[in-house]
Amino acid sequence: MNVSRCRIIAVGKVRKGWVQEGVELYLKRLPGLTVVELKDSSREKEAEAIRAALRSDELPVMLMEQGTPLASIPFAQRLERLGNERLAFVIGGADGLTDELKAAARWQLSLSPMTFPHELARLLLLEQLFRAQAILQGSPYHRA
Ligand SMILES: C[S@@+](CC[C@H](N)C(=O)[O-])C[C@H]1O[C@@H](n2cnc3c(N)ncnc32)[C@H](O)[C@@H]1O
Repeated sequence: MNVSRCRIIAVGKVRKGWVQEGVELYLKRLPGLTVVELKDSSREKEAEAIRAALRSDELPVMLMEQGTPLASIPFAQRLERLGNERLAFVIGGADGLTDELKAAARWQLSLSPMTFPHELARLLLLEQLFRAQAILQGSPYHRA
């Protein structure tokens, strides 16, 4: 797993200080990971901006509560299997992703069947990416 080949494309700013603190902590722990923040607007305009931000050489991973949940170890193993593939993890705004974007994704990832605010979804994803890296490196951060 190479985090410098991963990007997070997220709609909306992180406004809550206590979430921002966590986001910054995990970004420091994941050097090379890029976050692209898109302006929030209508869901359709956000979808256009997401499509424009996605690169043709990256696999989009749509974050959605109705997606497939994975425990941390299988998540890490899936990232490892994807090897050098470029990944773009996409987090919707307050109104979520359009059905078209959700349906077009080859990987629909759920963090839980519960719905989180987009800011928390970003923090949870960052923590799981850091945990995945720790699992693959055999670091004691992950205690099953
Ligand atoms: C407030 S949620 C939007 C909820 C909206 N009802 C929907 O159907 O997408 C904002 C964004 O956070 C992400 N998100 C929230 N909860 C999630 C979960 N349990 N698993 C994965 N992503 C989640 C999704 O990308 C979602 O578009």
